[in-house]
Amino acid sequence: MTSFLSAVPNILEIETTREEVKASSIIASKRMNNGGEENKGICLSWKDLWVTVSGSKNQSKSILEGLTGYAKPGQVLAIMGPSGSGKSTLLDALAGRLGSNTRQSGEILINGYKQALAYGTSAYVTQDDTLLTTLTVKEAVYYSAQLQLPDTMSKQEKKQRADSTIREMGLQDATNTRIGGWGVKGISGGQKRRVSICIEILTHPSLLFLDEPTSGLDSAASYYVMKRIASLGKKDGIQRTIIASIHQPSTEVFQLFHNLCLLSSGKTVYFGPASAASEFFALNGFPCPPLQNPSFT
Ligand SMILES: Nc1ncnc2c1ncn2[C@@H]1O[C@H](COP(=O)(O)OP(=O)(O)OP(=O)(O)O)[C@@H](O)[C@H]1O
Repeated sequence: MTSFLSAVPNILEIETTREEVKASSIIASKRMNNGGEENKGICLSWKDLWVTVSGSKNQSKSILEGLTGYAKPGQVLAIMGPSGSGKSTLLDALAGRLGSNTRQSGEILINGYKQALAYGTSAYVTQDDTLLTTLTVKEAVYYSAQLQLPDTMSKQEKKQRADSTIREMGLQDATNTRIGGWGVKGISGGQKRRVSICIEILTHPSLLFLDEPTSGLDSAASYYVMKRIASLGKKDGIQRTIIASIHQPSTEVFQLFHNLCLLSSGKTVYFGPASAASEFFALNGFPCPPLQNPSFT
């Protein structure tokens, strides 16, 4: 994959998608202005995004180099690329979580405007599960619901939200199982990932960032977790925008993505519909060998 990526420097210009971004931004911003229905969707777009870090001897190094793209409500955007290509950095830049030693330039627009995300509209699921190992699934999600949900909701409503979110993530059979951790066996790795996601989606965020949600999982567990994530795109009348960085997904998982952003050394190699990626690379002289998964080649 690495040799292939290095052989295809920055092939795709994203001009073709700009009109599409503009159109969906207008639709999404109209929805936002319609009686304050902010949950109808967030269209996130970025243009000429650069991220640099200051290293030793005052030398700066570019990690992302002029990236352009978008993520639309109700869709899953997968960020792929080899290790060190800048996937997590792109996710952090879009979520406004870059570290203090980094510098960022370029535009990040929400529904076509430069604006900050309101509290509770976005959530970020990190690569590591930071869960209290002594709690059961139900306790972890209930406590989070009590702490995160607004005071305007009654205790009962918060419990109901926690229960429905547990069901949404397919964790109903593990509600009374201890999360567990080092030395004390508890729920499985895939279930832990789903508990982490469960906690982050309690507030019904319209924009969901996930940093390698399937890391450390086998292919069946990865598919189950990603299928749950993809199903969040359109649920309960909410059009969620989902952006996930992911390593070598299986063919089944790959088919769950609407759009693909493929990075190599901080540059965009491909941005567009995931279903059109194979054809694009074949046209550029890199056909996917028969019976092989395009994300591995
Ligand atoms: N704050 C930072 N300071 C210095 N270098 C950084 C910083 N953040 C990222 N980098 C460097 O930028 C490059 C991209 O890192 P990033 O974590 O975004 O890659 P990635 O594609 O997510 O990798 P992986 O798949 O291994 O998690 C790496 O070479 C990394 O060392």
